[in-house]
Amino acid sequence: MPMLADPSTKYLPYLDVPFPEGYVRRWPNERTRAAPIWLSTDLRDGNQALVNPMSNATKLELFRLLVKIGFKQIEVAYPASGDTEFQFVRDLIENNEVPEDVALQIITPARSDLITKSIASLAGVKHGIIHLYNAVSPVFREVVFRNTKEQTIDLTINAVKVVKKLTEEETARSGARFTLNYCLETFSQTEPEFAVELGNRVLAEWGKATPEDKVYFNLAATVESAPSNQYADLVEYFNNNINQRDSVLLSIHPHNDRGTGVAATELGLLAGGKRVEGCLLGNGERTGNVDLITLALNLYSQGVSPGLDFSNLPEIVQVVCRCNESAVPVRYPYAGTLVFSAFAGTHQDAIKKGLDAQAARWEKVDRTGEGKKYWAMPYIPIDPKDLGYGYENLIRVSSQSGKAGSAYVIKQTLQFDLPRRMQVSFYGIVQSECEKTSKEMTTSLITNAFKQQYGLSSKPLGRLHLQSYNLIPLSPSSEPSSLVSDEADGPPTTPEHVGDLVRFEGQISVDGRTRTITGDGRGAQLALLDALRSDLELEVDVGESVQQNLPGENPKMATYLEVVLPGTSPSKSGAGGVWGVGVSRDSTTSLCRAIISGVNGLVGDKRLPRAKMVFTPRRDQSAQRSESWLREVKLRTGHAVVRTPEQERSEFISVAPPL
Ligand SMILES: CC(=O)SCCNC(=O)CCNC(=O)[C@H](O)C(C)(C)COP(=O)(O)OP(=O)(O)OC[C@H]1O[C@@H](n2cnc3c(N)ncnc32)[C@H](O)[C@@H]1OP(=O)(O)O
Ligand SMILES: CC(C)C(=O)C(=O)O
Repeated sequence: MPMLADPSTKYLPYLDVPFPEGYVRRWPNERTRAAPIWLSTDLRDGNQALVNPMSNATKLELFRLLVKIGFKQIEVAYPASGDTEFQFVRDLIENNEVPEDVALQIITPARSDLITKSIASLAGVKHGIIHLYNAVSPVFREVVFRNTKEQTIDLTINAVKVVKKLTEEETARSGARFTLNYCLETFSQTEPEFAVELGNRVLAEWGKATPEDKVYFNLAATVESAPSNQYADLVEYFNNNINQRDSVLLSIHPHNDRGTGVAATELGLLAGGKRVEGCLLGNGERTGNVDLITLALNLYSQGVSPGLDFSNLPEIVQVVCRCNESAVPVRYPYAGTLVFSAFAGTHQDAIKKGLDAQAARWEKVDRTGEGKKYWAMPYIPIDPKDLGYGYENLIRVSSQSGKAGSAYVIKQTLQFDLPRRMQVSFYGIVQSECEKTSKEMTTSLITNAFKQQYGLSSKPLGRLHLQSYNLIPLSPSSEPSSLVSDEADGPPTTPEHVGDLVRFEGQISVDGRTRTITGDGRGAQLALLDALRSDLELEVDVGESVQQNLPGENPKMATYLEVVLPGTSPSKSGAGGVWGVGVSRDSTTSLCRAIISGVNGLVGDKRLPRAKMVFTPRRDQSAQRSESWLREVKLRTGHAVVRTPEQERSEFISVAPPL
């Protein structure tokens, strides 16, 4: 049968709550400033909804977890359902599983034989809560019980009488304390006036409610069948009209049929509810009971302590899912595996910036003692670390991701804080890989791509590999002395050479063959570029260049720089040059390595048609001075001749100081 063109012929809308004319609702102006009493019904409402209800051993495991989380009221069984459930309650009590401050709740229908059995299960309990229930809405009265309103009240009152008598007897025997939790099952579909009338009759029959020893009324949304604001209205109406208000506590028991169980609960609390009955991860009949984890963490994210500890949420989720033989959808609030992961580029960019900015803000608070370490993070409403997650999955990279995603992964895994334009450049590499495979780029794929691209893997792919080098100061005032660095990363002995005239002499393997290259210039960078130009006919320049201290036990220096073809100006977007990375304990070595890393990228790049690495034996060193060297010499000596390169070389030879 297709869906109806006019569903009003089949479905009735919810009714208005009979507030007096002009009544102004209080709940829209309220705020929840303290946690409610939490009642976990995982072992009852949750259990009765399972394909395979839990064994008592599994229930015990879950009970212990609930205690560990901090629940002080736990509904443990429907003891009248059979010996297994009955025995579970007995075992908890007899084996001293119940901490002093935890109350055991059991549920019973309003039938005297079943009430008797249920209360018997609690013999010896310290604090027992008797959850007495019967459905009271019109359809249940008419169809299930075939009762009038009066008969419904009689059924309820007779049951209350039995509960009162049996609990008083048990109290006389053992000193046990009992609380009545009377559930108006299907409250949310019941005429509000009738619900109040019934509640008042229960209160009168119980006859001993006090502010210290309240009667609980469970206002169950057994089936969620209207918007959350209507549920809040119903709770506020009951709250306004029930007698002995100080001696009554309103308990909220929402289900999630419309997908708004959490909202209904939050509004129900604003309307006067002080207790919430639900299950971890929203297990329960049909679409489930309300999820207590979501509720608790919603409060927490507002700065209100829930009084429940979800510091290790992943482990809790794992235990609950095992016990319930269920799974959590990946997008499930707080507990889903993807809720703290951003794939989309602009989200990643904002999160990465947010983390950096927050680290700076918090560091300032630590340093100055002023302000507070508030959480203010784009897209992430709660700190995943509070719940036992790390930040490693915050950003995951797919074809929908941007530069910040890959950059974040690299920073998290390798500590490299890439300059913005390099992020753009590396993103291009990741993006094309992603589009090739149409799959997520995992952390290991991204880090491997990074190491390969920039020659940081154990077997770097590039054609050039710097094995060792000497930097020889050429300043006339200083004695030539050799500053040596090699791949072994010796102590950082090399001073910063920018500005000083130096000679670079390096052992470099080119396609597996070791070559010696030599070049001169002001500082290591120009000298190395000169050597590449002179001896390998690689004519390149360095564009943007950034160095970063890598903290850790063995602090190192990372250099990120852009190798460009002479005369090209890299665009802001990162296009143009090829980036290289060098790492060393010594900044000059990291610089040299970064140049070679970038050159390797450029050599493999189609944009370098003229680049070829020559393998001819080295020409006469003195005849091979490059233009840059000549320029340096001219600067130093005052010679300012403009000649052809050949002429310049002759000029140079005549003025060059002895090496
Ligand atoms: C909304 C909720 O979650 S309520 C909790 C529901 N949980 C469970 O039912 C789990 C445990 N239940 C059981 O094991 C069984 O239902 C038992 C042992 C309690 C009762 O079993 P049975 O005697 O076979 O009854 P059955 O399960 O068919 O229940 C329906 C009967 O109980 C009556 N009934 C239903 N709810 C109630 C109630 N709260 N109070 C009194 N009677 C009730 C029905 O009107 C019906 O009576 P009828 O047979 O005279 O027409
Ligand atoms: C019996 C009550 C508490 C119930 O489980 C419900 O209404 O969903």
